[in-house]
Amino acid sequence: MSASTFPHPAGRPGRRSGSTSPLPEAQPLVVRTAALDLPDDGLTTLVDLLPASGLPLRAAAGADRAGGAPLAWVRRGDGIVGWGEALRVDTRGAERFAAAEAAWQAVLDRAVVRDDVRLPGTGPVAFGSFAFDAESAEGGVLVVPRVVVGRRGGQAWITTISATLDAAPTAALLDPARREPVASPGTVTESDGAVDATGWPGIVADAVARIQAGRLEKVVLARDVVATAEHPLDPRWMLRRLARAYEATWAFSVAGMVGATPELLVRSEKGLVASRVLAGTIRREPGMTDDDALLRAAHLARSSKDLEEHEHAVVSVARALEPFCTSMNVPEQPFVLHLPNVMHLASDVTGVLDRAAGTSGGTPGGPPSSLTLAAALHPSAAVCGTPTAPARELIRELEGMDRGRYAGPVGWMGGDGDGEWGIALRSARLDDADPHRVRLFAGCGVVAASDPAAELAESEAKLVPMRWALGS
Ligand SMILES: C=C(O[C@H]1C=CC=C(C(=O)O)[C@@H]1O)C(=O)O
Repeated sequence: MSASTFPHPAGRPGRRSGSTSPLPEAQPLVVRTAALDLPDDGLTTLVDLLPASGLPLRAAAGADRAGGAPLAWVRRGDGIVGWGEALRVDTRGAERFAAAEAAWQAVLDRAVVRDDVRLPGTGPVAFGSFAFDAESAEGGVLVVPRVVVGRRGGQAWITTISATLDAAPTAALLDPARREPVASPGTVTESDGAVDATGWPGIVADAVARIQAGRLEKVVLARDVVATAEHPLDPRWMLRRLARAYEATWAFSVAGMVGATPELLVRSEKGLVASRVLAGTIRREPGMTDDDALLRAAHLARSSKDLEEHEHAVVSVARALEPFCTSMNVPEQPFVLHLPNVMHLASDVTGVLDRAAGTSGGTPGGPPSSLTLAAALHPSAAVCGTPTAPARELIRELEGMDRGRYAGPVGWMGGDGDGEWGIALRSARLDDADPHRVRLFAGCGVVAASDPAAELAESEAKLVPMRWALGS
């Protein structure tokens, strides 16, 4: 296990201590949440408040205080956004979830909290993003912002998190004069990722042959594309476009991962747990009429190849959740989720959490946190395969790339352990070294009946949201 925390007390923004100690002896974090009168500007109400792009060279009014990349987890105008870094935890390897959880718990143990709103997402909040593969160079990241603004239904709030009492949670922190203008990426060009589009169907064909030979039942193979923008990339630009166009998804930005995922790995809230499982896809062409879309949806709902892909994913989620629940509801039939670019077979699995199924300080007992649940569910067969271990091995062997945090859990967690974790799909990784570059990802479930050319076309359809996000 390795974890390092990087405290940024007020007045020393942006400097990493580089300490590898699990937790520094630090002052307690002071967390204060107050109700906020937030005018409703629709789907982008929250993301429009983000003050800065996070690009290091573009300090503007308020950006010096904001620091760090924009943080967001929003859907249909609700959710949370955050900025600044009160604390950052970087973890690595197979213990990346447990190490992050332990670090978060240690922060909470010494936090001083005043929460006048008491809703999911108020009080202490950490945003997180974790690598798909334990062997990835990326590991996991938890970021505790300095400022969080949230909205749920008609109720909005603001939270400040700081080692001091200097930042009061008031609307003054949202002064538009503190915001850098949101910048367009300008012209965007694309180049091949690890494997070019002509080579990828051959990899899929190889996987189909292994499945037909009985080595495994399903594997999810992904590819990446590199996009280079004329101007430095501003995650807020992408978030706004995604939040508007992909309403049914969770638009996110966490430590350089930006996307709009339709797949919820797990939400835990007051003893209830839910997971939206997706697998099985049909494309939706631009300009397609609603009648044509319904015909396609009907085709998807009857496709034995897609139903098989879906069944694997549902079974993997249900099995992983079962030990944490006293009761569960696993739908017998999927429904069809309509998105602007694709339609998916979808199942909403729900359950009642066993209040003694978690661990507290390493000993059994207490409800499991949302991050514990996400770690147990990851990797589901929606992004890895069945059985899990051979599928992961095949991904390592065939894909020819490090997925990084694509297809890993992304989301947030509160002080009570409740939270929401999606799977980082329809997403991109901003290049830490070059603000003009970004890697876009898409993957497809492969079973014995898969057609490599059709999977390539499906992967193109799954790249549409991030290409749209980079558009103007
Ligand atoms: C792996 C991805 O999608 C997964 C989620 C929904 C449908 C999928 C499919 O039909 O293949 C994939 O399992 C991706 O978008 O990169």
